[in-house]
Amino acid sequence: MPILEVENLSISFNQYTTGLKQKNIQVISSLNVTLEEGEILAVVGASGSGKSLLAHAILGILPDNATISGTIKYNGEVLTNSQQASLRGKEIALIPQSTNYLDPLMRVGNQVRTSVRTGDATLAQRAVFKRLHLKQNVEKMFPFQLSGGMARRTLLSTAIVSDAKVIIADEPTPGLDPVVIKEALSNFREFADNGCAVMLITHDIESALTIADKIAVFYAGTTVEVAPVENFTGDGEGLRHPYSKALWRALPQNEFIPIPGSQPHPSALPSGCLFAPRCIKATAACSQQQPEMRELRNGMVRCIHAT
Ligand SMILES: Nc1ncnc2c1ncn2[C@@H]1O[C@H](COP(=O)(O)OP(=O)(O)OP(=O)(O)O)[C@@H](O)[C@H]1O
Ligand code: NI
Repeated sequence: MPILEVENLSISFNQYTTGLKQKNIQVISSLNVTLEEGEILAVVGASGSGKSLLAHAILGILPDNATISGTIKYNGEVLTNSQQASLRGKEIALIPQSTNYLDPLMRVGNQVRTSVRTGDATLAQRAVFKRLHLKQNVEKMFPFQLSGGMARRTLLSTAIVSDAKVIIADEPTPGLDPVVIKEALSNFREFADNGCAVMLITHDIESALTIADKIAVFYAGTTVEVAPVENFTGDGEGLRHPYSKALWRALPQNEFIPIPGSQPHPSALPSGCLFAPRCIKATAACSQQQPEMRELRNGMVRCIHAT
C-alpha cells in the first residue's frame, strides 16, 4: 500500500479580474501521484507546472482562494483538513521552496530543536548542523543573519531531525555548494532506506537521478509520466511521453535540443492533451479529451500514442 496517494487532484483559484468580476483559473488538473515506503520520488517539470501547489495541497496549506477536488490518502486513509494539520511537521515534513518560512523572531538552533520529538533536542540539532557543515555558532543566529545557503541548510535540518514518515522537499538545494548537496541528498536516501518516503521536487534532474527511484514529470498542472529512474538514459528511448523525452534531451549533458513553443498559461489551457500543441506525435484525437494516466512498461503515461 502506498504511504501517500494523490488521486485526480484538481486545484483552481478564484481571481478578481476587472472590478468585481471573478475568474476561476484551473492550475492543476486530474493529477495522480503515489509514494511508496522506502522510495524517493523526484518531481520535475517546468516552472509553473504545479509542483509546489501539489506539495501545499498535501500539507493542507493552500491559500484561501483555492478550490480543491480529488483525494489525498495517507496510509490508505483519505486525509481531512484537521488530519493534515495534525500530521504537518510531525509525520509529514515540508522543506519549503522559500527560506521565508523560517520564523524571523526565533534563533535558528531553537527552530530546529522544536522539530525533535524524541531524545535530546540540542544534541540532535548540533549533529545535523555538523553534517550539513553549519558551524556551531549558527545555532544562536536569527534568520536575517544567515546567508541564503545557511537558511536553506537550516530548513533541511528541520526536516531531517523530525521523525517524519514522509519528507516533501520543494527545491531544497539551489545555491548550495556541491558537497552540501551531496550530503543532503544522501540524507534523503538514508531516510527512505529506513522505510520512510521522500518527494523531491527539483529542477536539478541530474542530481535527482543519482538518488531517486522514480521520476514524475509534470506539465501544465498535471502528470504526464511516471518512470523508473533507469529510463533516463541514452537518448531517452525508454521514456514514454514525448514531453519527458524532450525534457531529457534538452539537458546540457545530452544533445541540449530545446523544443519550440512554451508551456500554456493556466488561463489558456488547450482542450484535450495539454501537450498536444507542441507535440510532434499529435493527431486530431489528441485534442478531443485529456488522456487518462495509464500503465505502460513498468511506468505510467498520459498519452494515447505512447507505446
Ligand atoms: N495563489 C495563487 N493564485 C493564483 N495562481 C497561483 C497561485 N499560486 C500558484 N499559482 C499558479 O499556479 C501555477 C503552478 O504554480 P507552482 O508554484 O505550483 O509551480 P511550480 O511548478 O512549483 O514552479 P517553480 O518551479 O517555479 O517553483 C502557476 O501558474 C502559478 O502562477
Ligand atoms: Ni515551486
